[in-house]
This record gives sequence, structure tokens and C-alpha cells, in this order.
Amino acid sequence: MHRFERKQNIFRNKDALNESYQPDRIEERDEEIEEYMEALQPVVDGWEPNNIFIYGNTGVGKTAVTDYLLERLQKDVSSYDDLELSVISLNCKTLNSSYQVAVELVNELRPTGREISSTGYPQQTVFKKLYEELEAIGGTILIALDEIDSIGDRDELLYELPRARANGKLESTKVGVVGISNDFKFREQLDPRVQDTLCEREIQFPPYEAPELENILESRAEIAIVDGAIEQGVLNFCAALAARDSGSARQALDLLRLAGEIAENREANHIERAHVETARSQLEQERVEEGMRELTPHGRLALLAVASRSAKEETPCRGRDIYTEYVTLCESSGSEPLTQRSVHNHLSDLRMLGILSASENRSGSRGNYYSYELDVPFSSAVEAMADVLRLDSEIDTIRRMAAINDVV
Ligand SMILES: Nc1ncnc2c1ncn2[C@@H]1O[C@H](COP(=O)(O)OP(=O)(O)OP(=O)(O)O)[C@@H](O)[C@H]1O
Repeated sequence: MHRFERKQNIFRNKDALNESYQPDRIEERDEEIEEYMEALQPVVDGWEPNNIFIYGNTGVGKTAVTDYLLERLQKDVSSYDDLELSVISLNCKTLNSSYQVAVELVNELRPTGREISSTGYPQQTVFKKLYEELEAIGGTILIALDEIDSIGDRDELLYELPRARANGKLESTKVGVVGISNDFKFREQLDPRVQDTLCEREIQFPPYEAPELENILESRAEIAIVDGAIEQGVLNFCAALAARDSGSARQALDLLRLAGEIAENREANHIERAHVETARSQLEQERVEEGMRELTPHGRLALLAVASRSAKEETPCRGRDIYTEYVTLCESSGSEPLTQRSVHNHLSDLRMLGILSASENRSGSRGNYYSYELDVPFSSAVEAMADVLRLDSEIDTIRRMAAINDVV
């Protein structure tokens, strides 16, 4: 008997719902595509390329549209004999300085075996090596830097690269930078000189609305899902949920994929609304758990202080009482407590992340204050904290107290 059996009554090509899938067709972005094409036009005309800055929330198609257009551009430019275009795409997520980005670019351009090490050179030496590689390729080079905000304030490359020709660092090669970011603050924080060059052309991608998400889902479902395996109204429901929350196509696609997996595991023949609801709460739970794992040590201690109050059935609870609990936990863990004001900021952040909820109490002449409680199940908050905090005996006490009070 086989242990594994092929299941294909829901998905025809599940990979088409994955992040790495590149759609052949871009839905709903005609205006942005037009603006983007206009910004890229000098490449086709043989002039110096514009530097382009693309921004918008996560999942709104910045990368998908960029990949699609740069591929089309390369194809179309190849029909002109007097043009030579190269495109280098780099995701900067793990690169947090100009130095690291420059090393990565040099290594992208060099053949295997000739890469440079990621440490040990003066920055200008790495930049020089990069210019040498770019000069060796010649023609027009577009460098697409996704998640460009990761570079932080060590952004000298973003100033230098677009001006390399003007500053005599490159002779024949024309370079254009396409920066992509979902961090709205990044642009504001850039040095004005960098802002001027890098953001020569700016294109904003707004969040998707429900009907737009539904179209994106429909075109992807045609490829990914077996005919007739989606109940009426399911795509509309996924689109509505994602539009209300973030306007992200990634969220809508994730919801559909997980709903499909749930349907498959339940041996259903269709994806139903109930599967989407389960998928939504699972994704929500994952998001919150991820948020908890990324907290700073004091954010975790503040959360554990609320969990401790919750175990004693003492929530909703005022910030100052949570602070007392927090100070005790700091003492047990050997950390220096932050001020009450800073802990208050942590509580606000936890609220923004959807981990805590807060209600406002009006206390007359003494002003209003907030009471906090967990907005996630007690057990998931404590599990996530137990993984990362070294407070075993305190966490055991909190768990025992919760068991006595039937808090789950
Ligand atoms: N207009 C669209 N048509 C078809 N698919 C789309 C469209 N917009 C987004 N997608 C799909 O949604 C997912 C997320 O899109 P994408 O990665 O381009 O978002 P992003 O704006 O670059 O997000 P981030 O800032 O998080 O990188 C991808 O799978 C992409 O193929």
C-alpha cells in the first residue's frame, strides 16, 4: 500500500499561487505601467536612463510589474542593433549598507570563482571594482534594487551610482537605478542629494481594491485550480478580506492557496467559504506569532507581564499595574527595567501588532487611561514567549496560575 497518494482534485498547478511564480499577464495596473514605461523610454531611445523609485505597500505588485516590464524592455530593445541593454536585479533584504550591496553587485557580475569577499576592502575599492565590471559590460545597464530601504542610512552608493558617469567614474556605460521600497519613511529620510537623483521619476502603487483583487485572483485561479473546484463567491470573499485588511495581492493569493490546502486535506471537492474563514484565522495566527517572535526583549517582557495578569484573571489592566508586573519580571530575568513611559510605548506597539487590545477608561479630572488585555489566545502568547525568554520558572508559575483559573 502507498503511504503517499497524489491529490489533485483542487489544484491543477499549485505553484502558480506561490510567491516565486511570475505571471504572464499583469492585471489592473495599466496606469502605473504606462507611467513606468514612460520613465523607461529613454533606454529605447538610446539616451541616459532615468533613475526610478517605485513605492507602495507590501503585495501591491511593485516587483511583479518591474520584472514584467524589464523583461519586455529587454526583449523589445534587442530588435535595435545599436542598443545594448543589461538588467541586474538584486533583492537587498539581507544587505544593510552600500558596501554590502556593492559587493553583491560585483559578485553578480563576476564569473564563478572570481567573486570578492564580503569584508576587508575599503568601500571606495569595492565601488571601483563595481565600476570596472559595469564598464566592461558597456551599453545601458539598469540596476533594480528591491527592498532598497534595507540599505538604511549607509546609502552612499545610491548617490554615487546614478552620478557615476557625470563624475567620470564611468566612461561609456550608462547606468540607471530602479529602487523599490514599501517603507514610506525611507524616501523622506534620504539625504536630499540622494533623493534628487534616485527619485528622478517616482511611481506610487496604491493598495488594491476588492474588485481589482478579485480579477487578479480569477486570472491566477484559472491556471492554479481545477475547473469548477471553487464555489461561487469564494474569490469575491478572499478579495474582500484582503482589501479590507491590506489591499495586498499577496495576502489574497495566500488566502486562496491555504483555503485550497484546507479543502484538499478535508477531502472536499470544492473550496468553500468556510475553508477561507479557517485559512484567514490560521494566517492571522501566523502573522501574530511572527510579530511576537520579532519583539525586542523588553517588548516581550511587557507582553509577558500582560499574560501574567491575564493568568490571574486580572485583565483588562491599567498600564501602571502592567508596569509593576513588568518590573518584577525584569528583576527575575536580570534586566534593567525601562521607564514607565517606554513600557507604555511597547504596549502601544503590541496593540498595533494586534497582540493586545486596549480600551479607553475615562476617569474624570485625572484624565483618561487605557486598560490592556491579550488579543491573542493566552497559550499562544506564552508559548511564543517561552521560546525566546529565559524565564522558565516564572513562565511555569504563570502557566500554573492560568490552569487554576481555566485561562487558555
Ligand atoms: N497586478 C497584478 N497582476 C497579477 N499578479 C499580481 C499583481 N499584483 C501583484 N501580483 C502578485 O501578487 C504577489 C505579490 O506581488 P509583488 O511581489 O509584486 O508585491 P510587492 O509590491 O513587490 O510587495 P513587497 O513590497 O512585499 O515586495 C505576487 O505573487 C505577484 O505575482
